[in-house]
Amino acid sequence: MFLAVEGLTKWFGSVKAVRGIDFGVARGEIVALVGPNGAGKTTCFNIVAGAMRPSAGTVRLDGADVTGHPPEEMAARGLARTFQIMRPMAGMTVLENALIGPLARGLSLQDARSDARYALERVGLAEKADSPAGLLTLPERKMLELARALSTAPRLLLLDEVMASLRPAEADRIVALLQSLRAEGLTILLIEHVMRVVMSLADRVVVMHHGEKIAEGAPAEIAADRAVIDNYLGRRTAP
Ligand SMILES: Nc1ncnc2c1ncn2[C@@H]1O[C@H](COP(=O)(O)OP(=O)(O)OP(=O)(O)O)[C@@H](O)[C@H]1O
Repeated sequence: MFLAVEGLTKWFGSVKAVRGIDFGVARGEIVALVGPNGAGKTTCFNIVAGAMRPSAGTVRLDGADVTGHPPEEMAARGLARTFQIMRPMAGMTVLENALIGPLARGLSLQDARSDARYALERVGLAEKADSPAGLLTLPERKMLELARALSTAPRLLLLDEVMASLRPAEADRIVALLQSLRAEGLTILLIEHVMRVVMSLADRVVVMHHGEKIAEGAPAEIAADRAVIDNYLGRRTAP
């Protein structure tokens, strides 16, 4: 597994938010982490990205034990993430926003510009490169958030609910982009509530509930799993 998480556990005071979770993502695979609010998905992301230390358990990336290593090191090892709450620098241009990551990696301005422009092209924002980021529409802000992640040429991309609030056609554009990135070898772990997207995009789905993994399998298996339907899908699709 390119990313392997074992026995991951996180206490917040007396709250056990993540309870000994195991999961992995193979190179070039797309794995979706699903589950109701408060299941522990974002906490797992934060730990994998180095933003938070686990109370117990290990995170391995490309064979190396990276448990508790800081976000800068995880980024240097090829991890990039998007955030649920996007905060583009509104007063800066789209291109300047996309330059932050490559410059932080220590690239020269010329190389950083070329990586940033490439990332903007991939997400279809090249024509807006010189517009202030504050003027972007919501779907465009999502694309900029993706471009910011892609601008560092990651090997592992963590996506936190990128499809939220998008219309189906806009979500489909992101699905197509992620599929082409995966075809080029990118490994993707995503938290996603939009089941239509999970079903069409994920190779494998990991279902969390109350900090535990309650199911794991191909999307079709998960959709037919009684425990998942009772704990999650059933509730979400109920009138
Ligand atoms: N920094 C924190 N301090 C205290 N409790 C926290 C903290 N972060 C998360 N929690 C708690 O841990 C549990 C898991 O939260 P987490 O955000 O990981 O869930 P989630 O599955 O990502 O939910 P959502 O879909 O709403 O983002 C919740 O009970 C939450 O209240």
